[in-house]
Amino acid sequence: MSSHIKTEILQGDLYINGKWVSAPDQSYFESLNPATGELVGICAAATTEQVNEAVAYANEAYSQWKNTPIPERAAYLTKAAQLFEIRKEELARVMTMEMGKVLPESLGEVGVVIATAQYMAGEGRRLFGETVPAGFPDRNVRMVREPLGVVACITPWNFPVALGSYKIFSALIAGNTVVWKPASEVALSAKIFVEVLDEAGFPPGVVNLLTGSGRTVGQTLTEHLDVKVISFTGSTEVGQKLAEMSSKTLKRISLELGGKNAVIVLKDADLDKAADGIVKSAFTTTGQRCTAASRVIVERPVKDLLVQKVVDLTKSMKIGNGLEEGKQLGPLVNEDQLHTVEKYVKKATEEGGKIATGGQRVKELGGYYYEPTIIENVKPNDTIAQEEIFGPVLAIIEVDSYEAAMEVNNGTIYGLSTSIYTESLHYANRAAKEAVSGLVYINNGTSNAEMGVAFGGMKMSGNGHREVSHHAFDIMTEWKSIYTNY
Ligand SMILES: NC(=O)c1ccc[n+]([C@@H]2O[C@H](COP(=O)([O-])OP(=O)(O)OC[C@H]3O[C@@H](n4cnc5c(N)ncnc54)[C@H](O)[C@@H]3O)[C@@H](O)[C@H]2O)c1
Repeated sequence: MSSHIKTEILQGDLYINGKWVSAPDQSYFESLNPATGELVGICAAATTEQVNEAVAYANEAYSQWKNTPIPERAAYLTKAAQLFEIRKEELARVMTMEMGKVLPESLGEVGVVIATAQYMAGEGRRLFGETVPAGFPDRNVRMVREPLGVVACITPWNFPVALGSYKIFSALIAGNTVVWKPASEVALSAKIFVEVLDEAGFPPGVVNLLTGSGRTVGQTLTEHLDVKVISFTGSTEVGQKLAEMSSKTLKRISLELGGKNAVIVLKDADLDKAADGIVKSAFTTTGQRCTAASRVIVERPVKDLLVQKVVDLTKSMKIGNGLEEGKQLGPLVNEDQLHTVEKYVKKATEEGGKIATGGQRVKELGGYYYEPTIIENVKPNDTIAQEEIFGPVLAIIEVDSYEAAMEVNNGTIYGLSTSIYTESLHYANRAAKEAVSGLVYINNGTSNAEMGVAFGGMKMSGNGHREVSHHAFDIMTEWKSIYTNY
């Protein structure tokens, strides 16, 4: 392994009812650095009993927390935002060590956590109800938003803390209590996140952290009668399982799932801007983003020139350990993900794809590095044009018209993000209307969410819920209608 940046071995415990507790049978799993193979630390694997205990404490804490005035709840979030600022560098470094994204990206992610805490602290003041004209004399009718109870947040490894912050802060400001199950790959990042919340002084039981196996922790939470909401971000496959399991208790489930996002490039587009947007959205986070561009759908007359520009930019990217300055592309998260990428690239060439650049592991770096890869001659129904790869692999598909491009764009099971590059107002507006995806970008890559703007996907990319904005309260609250005869 090439880069040996020495660190102390960290330990992650569970956080239940305001206390750090170890796994009772001392069962700890390892967190490994995908850039070096070194041990970053060890983390407690929660037992079923501990999951039940955490839910019981969260349920107990709920009766107080839901009656805590919103400005007071907001004050805890504001305090947390200040404390995250102090631990920003430390948290970002641990994220980079655990899952490989380059340090500037990790720092940016902690920035998102801070912005989310501040945003939700403010948004709490706007948890408005409605008054409705009454149908009878001497009566008023109003509707109020009420919290639901214990919210279980289950998150993936690719955004170790930002996705937790979307869920946890919207749940808390609305008056719910939280049990968080982060992905095992990033359990130590989650631990630091919760240490900050602990220091911010949230009352015991309001926030709980359970690390460990998705099967044990995730399943127990999903089937638990006292868990009222499952807020999940992850793969479509696991999301489907959770939806099935949670149906037994009829709990609310919010699913943010996979994507197969495309950049459409029409022949009138500014190709330099398009190439820049494509490379950034295809290879940032080593392609391991739900909104990563994994298909380019380009009009035939500009295909060669566009591919040339995209390949040139891709070849200039600096691959390496994300803790080293100037690196733009880190390793894949683990060996499984590396093998998945290798398998897809092989399949693509078997199906007729032609590698324009990349297509190999970066063996000399050790770690789980894979070259950013561009594959031409891809047909719309080829495997790499249909399935989510979650790695630095971009398929180029040629078409003869805007209409054909949109048909290809919409021709997958996913519907998270669509981008189009064009100078035409006509086609830009048609794309905004015709793309079946929760996010549409015009003259911008596929991956660029802003605070306060609803985030989520259509079709198999989600089940219709939206995070980040005030629409998150449609997940975290339910309506109560009150009739008063006076
Ligand atoms: N739409 C979005 O907002 C968004 C954002 C980021 C990532 N993602 C998706 O996440 C996926 C990558 O992340 P991942 O590999 O961590 O996803 P994953 O679905 O494998 O795991 C997500 C979480 O679910 C847990 N889990 C796994 N199996 C479980 C089970 N049987 N029961 C309960 N919980 C279980 C995991 O431990 C983890 O915490 C990609 O598909 C990506 O598109 C979506």
